[in-house]
Amino acid sequence: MADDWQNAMDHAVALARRAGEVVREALQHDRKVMTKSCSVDLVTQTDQKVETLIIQSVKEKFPTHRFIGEESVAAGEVCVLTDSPTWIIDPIDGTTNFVHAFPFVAVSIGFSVNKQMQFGVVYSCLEDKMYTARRGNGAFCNGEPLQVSQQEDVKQSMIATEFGSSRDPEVVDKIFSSLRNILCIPVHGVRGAGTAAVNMCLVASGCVEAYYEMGIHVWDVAAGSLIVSEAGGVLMDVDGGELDLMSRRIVAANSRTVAERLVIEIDAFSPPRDDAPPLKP
Ligand SMILES: O=P(O)(O)OC[C@@]1(O)O[C@H](CO)[C@@H](O)[C@@H]1O
Ligand SMILES: [Mg+2]
Ligand SMILES: [Mg+2]
Repeated sequence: MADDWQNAMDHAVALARRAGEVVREALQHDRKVMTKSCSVDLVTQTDQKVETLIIQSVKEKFPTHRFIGEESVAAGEVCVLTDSPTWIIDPIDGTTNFVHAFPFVAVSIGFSVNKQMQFGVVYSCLEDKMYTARRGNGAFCNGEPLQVSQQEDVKQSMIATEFGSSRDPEVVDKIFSSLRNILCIPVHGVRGAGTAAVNMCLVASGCVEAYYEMGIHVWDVAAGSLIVSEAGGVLMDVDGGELDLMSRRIVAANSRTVAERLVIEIDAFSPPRDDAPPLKP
């Protein structure tokens, strides 16, 4: 079975690269912007085209595999993680960046079996950085091994996070109170690339000590979670418990020490789970 997963991973890398070409080409033209759950939850035809490209190609090669894809779920597919081999796809992580040509846009492809990530591929396509990780085999960027930062003093740390796409004042208050608490630890700085997948690769690369966010989805972080852990990092829930990929909350850090220090300062909230049954009309 191990070889099967390696074949699948090689295919994921090739598809991420092809998807990246589509994204770069689309940036040369006007981008028609549509919205999903609210006016700041953006989607473009390129998101949909890239997801279709990836899923069709995987279906031809691995007909029994299942999928959780951001745009398929938006179109009504169920979002449930089973024990079956499952491709977890964010065709463009950082659609808002893509729309504004802000230069961090990633294709994220994770692969899970028995609800455990087996490989993760994040292609930061405007930087041409291909991040990969295979369970037990380490994490890499363009073939070079990745290692998280060794800095365990949170006061000497840089933290990544995002503001999210909710404009519900209660949610925004929680995001700002967490940010305020963390800034005032004090930490060296807070940054955000505008994509969860790239933020997690920055943790894996040792450029930031940690990334946390509430409101992300499984497709934003599935691939990145393995890239962080294979680079020596730790993952947990924002309440310090075990990471649950469907819970829409994550802390990814270089060490348990930094992660647990951040958890004290995070004003946690629980967005509706990715696998929650749809609300009845
Ligand atoms: O809809 P997209 O672009 O696939 O992803 C959403 C997202 O970019 O928004 C968040 C910013 O709040 C990121 O952390 C997350 O990855
Ligand atoms: Mg995303
Ligand atoms: Mg997306």
